[in-house]
Amino acid sequence: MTVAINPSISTPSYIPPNTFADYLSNQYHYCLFLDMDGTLADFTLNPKDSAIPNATLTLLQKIQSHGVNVAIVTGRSLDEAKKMLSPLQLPIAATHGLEIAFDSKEDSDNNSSNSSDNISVAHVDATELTTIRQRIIQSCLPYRDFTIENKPYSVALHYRCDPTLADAAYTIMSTVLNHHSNWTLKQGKYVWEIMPKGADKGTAILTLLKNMQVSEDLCPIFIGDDITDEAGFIAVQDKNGAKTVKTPQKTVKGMGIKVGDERTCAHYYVHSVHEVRVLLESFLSFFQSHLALPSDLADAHTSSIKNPMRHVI
Ligand SMILES: O=P(O)(O)OC[C@H]1O[C@H](O[C@H]2O[C@H](CO)[C@@H](O)[C@H](O)[C@H]2O)[C@H](O)[C@@H](O)[C@@H]1O
Repeated sequence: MTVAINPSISTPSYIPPNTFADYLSNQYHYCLFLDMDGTLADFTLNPKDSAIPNATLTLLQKIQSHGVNVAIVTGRSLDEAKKMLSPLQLPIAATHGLEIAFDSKEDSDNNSSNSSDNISVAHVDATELTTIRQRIIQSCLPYRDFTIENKPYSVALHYRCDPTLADAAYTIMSTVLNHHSNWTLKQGKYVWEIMPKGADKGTAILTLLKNMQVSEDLCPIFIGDDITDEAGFIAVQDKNGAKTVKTPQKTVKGMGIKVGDERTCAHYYVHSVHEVRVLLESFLSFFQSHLALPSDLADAHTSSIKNPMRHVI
């Protein structure tokens, strides 16, 4: 299999996570978009066993309480994502953007939507999904160590329990896909997933942004670890990206932060889930220190930091 090299892939800069506050400016309204697995939650062999630490949930709740828009952008189904975040309630773009739960009363006009729950779900052919599931189950019968994850709008085939099954997993999924032209194959860490065409995390972030009630200049930040997160990095780093969905805010170039040192389009990276937590603590400290200071002192503080807004190129 040939993997196309994206020309926008460059060498990201490491952000020492405990100094993240130094990268921020009080001139901007930050929105935080977060991936879940590999970013907020460490990996586990079985997807059902993974959890976001309570300390991280508390941190997100505190960040939210400072008026920062925080949203989740995940490959998990909406139900699974809600369980992992409970009791915290956040806007969630789930199944790579196929299911979006907004927190405001406004609905997206991108997909058909269930306005009473403020949830937007793309149309998925249920009969075709059932056929895809059956084909995958049938093809996996000779193998013991695959985990098939049935989601409401997609099917994922995991091979983390036996990484030597990588080629077999790709062969099974690409063969099944040959029968379903409106569906696509997404690659993740030790997983291949078949889902309807048309959704990606970049589009999901822009859809969430459009629904956020912020009046000031907007600086979106997205943190993620996987191949599917690349579309999200591109969306937040492209200051014209938000215009494609006509966001009402003036959007500045945002920050993509990759978890891990693999090749990426993100401009920044940290090493691990632990470092994401440290970075979020520093992010929170930025808002706490600005809340504690009168606004003129807060402005002076911002202009005196070593390298303010050095990410805005
Ligand atoms: O977009 P994310 O929030 O990162 O979700 C991506 C996929 O995460 C889950 O799979 C991954 O985590 C599992 C649990 O640690 C691990 O066993 C698996 O190998 C990883 O690929 C989830 O099961 C998928 O549905 C998500 O698409």
